[in-house]
Amino acid sequence: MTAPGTAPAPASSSAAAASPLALALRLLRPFWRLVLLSTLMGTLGGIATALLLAVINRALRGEGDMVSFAWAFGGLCLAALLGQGAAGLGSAIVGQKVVVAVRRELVAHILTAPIARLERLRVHRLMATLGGDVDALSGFSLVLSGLGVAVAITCGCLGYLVLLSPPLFLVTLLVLGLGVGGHARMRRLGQARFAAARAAEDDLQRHYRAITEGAKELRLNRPRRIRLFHADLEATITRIAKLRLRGLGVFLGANLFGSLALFAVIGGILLMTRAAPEAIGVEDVSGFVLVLLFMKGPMQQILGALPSLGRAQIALRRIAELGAAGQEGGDLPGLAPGMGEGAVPMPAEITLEAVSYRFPESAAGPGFTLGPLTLTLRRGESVVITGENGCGKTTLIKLILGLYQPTAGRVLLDGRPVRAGEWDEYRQLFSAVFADYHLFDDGMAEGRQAAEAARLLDAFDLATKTALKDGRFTTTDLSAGERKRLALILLALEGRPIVVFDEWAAEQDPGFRHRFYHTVLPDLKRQGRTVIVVSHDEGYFDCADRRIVLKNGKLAG
Ligand SMILES: Nc1ncnc2c1ncn2[C@@H]1O[C@H](COP(=O)(O)OP(=O)(O)OP(=O)(O)O)[C@@H](O)[C@H]1O
Repeated sequence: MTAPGTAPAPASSSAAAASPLALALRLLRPFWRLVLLSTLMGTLGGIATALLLAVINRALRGEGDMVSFAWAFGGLCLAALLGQGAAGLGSAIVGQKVVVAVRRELVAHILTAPIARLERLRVHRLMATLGGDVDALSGFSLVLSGLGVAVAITCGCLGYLVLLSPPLFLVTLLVLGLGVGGHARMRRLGQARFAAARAAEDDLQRHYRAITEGAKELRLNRPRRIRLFHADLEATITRIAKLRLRGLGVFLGANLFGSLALFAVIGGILLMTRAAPEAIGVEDVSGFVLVLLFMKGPMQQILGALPSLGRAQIALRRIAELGAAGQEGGDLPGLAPGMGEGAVPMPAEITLEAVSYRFPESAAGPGFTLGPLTLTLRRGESVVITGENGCGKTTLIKLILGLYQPTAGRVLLDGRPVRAGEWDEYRQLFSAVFADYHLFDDGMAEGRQAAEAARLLDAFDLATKTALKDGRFTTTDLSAGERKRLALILLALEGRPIVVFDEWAAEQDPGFRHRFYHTVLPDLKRQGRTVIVVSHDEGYFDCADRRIVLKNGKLAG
């Protein structure tokens, strides 16, 4: 381990994404060459399409000879297809690369964001972003290629219209401008419906968690099951569908309005031609109408892609919000391959100096403050932390473990304060089995560690249930007490200098409970490790060197 203070990760621009636009630009920046190339190819395709229309128009007027028409037609067809194809492929690649970058970055954010922030965000909201928002972005990336080509063709056509007749172009621009303005207003309405539907997705994820994690309880409690099904799930699902439908309806109306503007231009120009045939050449008008009708396809493609763009914008906002969770030390701190594999030196002591930690009062609860308190944990000692339910024991160990950073006071490692950017290094000193622990079954080395694992499995009556094979346990489908014993074995194998148990013995039968306090803890201590145990087992408090009693968030006695 590098000593705290010497290994802060570099500061990063990705630490906090400010807005969806900033996020989109940042995501596109690494692929700017490809973006530029597809834009150029799209422009080439658009210009070739416009020229193709000019050639067709000339041919319809009977201008030019057959041979030059055939060459120009063939060459421009090829250029248009090539440009469109290359632009489509380029934007499809960029789209997928962006989705990969977003997925990677989101996962990295979750792995590195402060625990307190993740606890506030709640799992169901994280899942909604990891699933729905990334899917929305992915969906948009699929229409992106067609959209790019459609924009290029539309621009090429508009360019040709200017050449064909500047006055008619101005009229077209005016009417289309009105159409676009009206469309934008309606689109905002549709966007608001999509945003409301997205907010309801968070609720849906919460209900999904309830039906999967609470499956057993729901089988037992019919009224709750019926309530969850009808009042929560069905209602939320229907609400989302209604909001989406209303959003899509508005978008559809907006698109029809856009098409109406195009028809209005065509109708208006034809009427003007009839009214003043001498002022506007009939051939110009037929060319104009031909181009406008041709433009309708790409324009509708653009309008059709807007709902998808709308959802992607909302998704980007959510992703940016999650990104703003902040990290503890820069660009993907603590995620570089090979990091943290070295031996971790043992500190002589860790001191919490006048620390406090505050859960602010909120709609969800009255708030709670731990501390201010001062305590020192020394190398090789065993400490039991005890106190009534809700007095702050788990909060205290989260502070000791560096999972929460104190709202006031300092944590000192051998007398030196742990500074911002050093917490991830600091946390590598510890192994812990939390009350709500997750059992990871992999990452075991073979050889000496395998022999030690076999010995421990035997000692904890698990040798007949599971075994270490290819660096992971063959099964973790065990009883609650057995799983917790396996978690203890993993902790022992990790070899970290400080080990923390949050009410480990709660599920164990008297025999294992006795063995935990009288054999496991002394063994860990003999290895020179510091042992911290959160416990309500009064009969075993004497097994530890020292007892820390908490009362209402303060040290008692
Ligand atoms: N994430 C949180 N947000 C807001 N308040 C919290 C949060 N976690 C805990 N609290 C509050 O902080 C107080 C202390 O909680 P903590 O889990 O540290 O208690 P504890 O002593 O470990 O309790 P127990 O013996 O029941 O495990 C509780 O009153 C709880 O309501």
